[in-house]
Amino acid sequence: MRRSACLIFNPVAGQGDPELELGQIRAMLEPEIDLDIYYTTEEIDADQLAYAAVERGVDAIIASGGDGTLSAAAAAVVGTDIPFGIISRGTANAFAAALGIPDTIAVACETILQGKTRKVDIGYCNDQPMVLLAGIGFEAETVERADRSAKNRFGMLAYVLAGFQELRNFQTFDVEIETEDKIIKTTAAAVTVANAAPPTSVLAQGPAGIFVDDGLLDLTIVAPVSKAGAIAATFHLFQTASTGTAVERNDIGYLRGKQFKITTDPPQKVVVDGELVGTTPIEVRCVPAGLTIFVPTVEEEVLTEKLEGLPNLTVELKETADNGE
Ligand SMILES: Nc1ncnc2c1ncn2[C@@H]1O[C@H](COP(=O)(O)OP(=O)(O)OP(=O)(O)O)[C@@H](O)[C@H]1O
Repeated sequence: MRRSACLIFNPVAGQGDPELELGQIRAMLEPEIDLDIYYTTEEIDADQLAYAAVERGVDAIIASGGDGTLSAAAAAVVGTDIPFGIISRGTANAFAAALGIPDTIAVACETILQGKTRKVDIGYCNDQPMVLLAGIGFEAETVERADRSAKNRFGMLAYVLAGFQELRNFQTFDVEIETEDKIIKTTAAAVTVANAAPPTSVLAQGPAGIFVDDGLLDLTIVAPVSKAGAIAATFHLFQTASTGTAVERNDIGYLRGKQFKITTDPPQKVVVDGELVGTTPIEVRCVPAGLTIFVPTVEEEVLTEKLEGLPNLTVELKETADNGE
């Protein structure tokens, strides 16, 4: 039987020529898959189109655009078993990088044509689906700076430039992190909760690896006390991310868990999958195997927890703790 799919296409994502790109996608997929194509508009987002496609009972949903489009469309298929195809055409393409999906149109289409699927975890941040990560503090401020016109002019460099500008406003905040069995308090410049993260999301790279099918979220606390410390900590994270090792600096901590409740003083901006969504407090939880995607497999490793050395750290064991899980 011939396959069919709903293709959700953002015509303004990234810096390429959308007509050419759609032509390439159709030329590759249509010989084998009947495509029902929908464009996102300024008013109609990818999630609306994807929810409507789920209602119609489509066989598969393929989303093509930047991380915002992919993440929004993915939200609609959570818990449905409808396979989700990813064709990245954005600026950062963190979504594809984190899930190990090739970010060229040709190879992404090839992945969908091969038809191999796997289940991955999905997070919820205050009831909003989150495929990649929630960033509090530094990352959120950086994303806000790298606006559409900056991305059009500078592409990926817009995020790097925004990061450097943001360092000038270096600020820390008090944070309280409640897990299933602990309450952790410290002072931080950035707190990141990742379901999946590409190596370029350096602020998420405390642990030696972030796995998208382990049923757990990885939380990284970056807590430098000065701009120089922030640069050194970021560089260390960049290095450990490239080599796949865990961090060793006192101003970086990490832990894993199924859910985290995070409060900050003062309230901080929050970015979920690259889009600004509001401010703290947030509650983030993991839904194991909530999403079925067309993707190659990713290896799994065992991770540990490291909190010692963080400034003003208190860790209080909760009386109701269920350590046995
Ligand atoms: N036809 C359209 N015209 C104008 N804006 C659109 C249209 N379709 C989608 N959008 C907007 O595009 C944004 C999503 O962009 P997306 O994340 O796909 O691309 P990007 O910004 O190039 O990529 P990245 O997030 O990787 O930088 C949403 O804010 C959405 O409202």
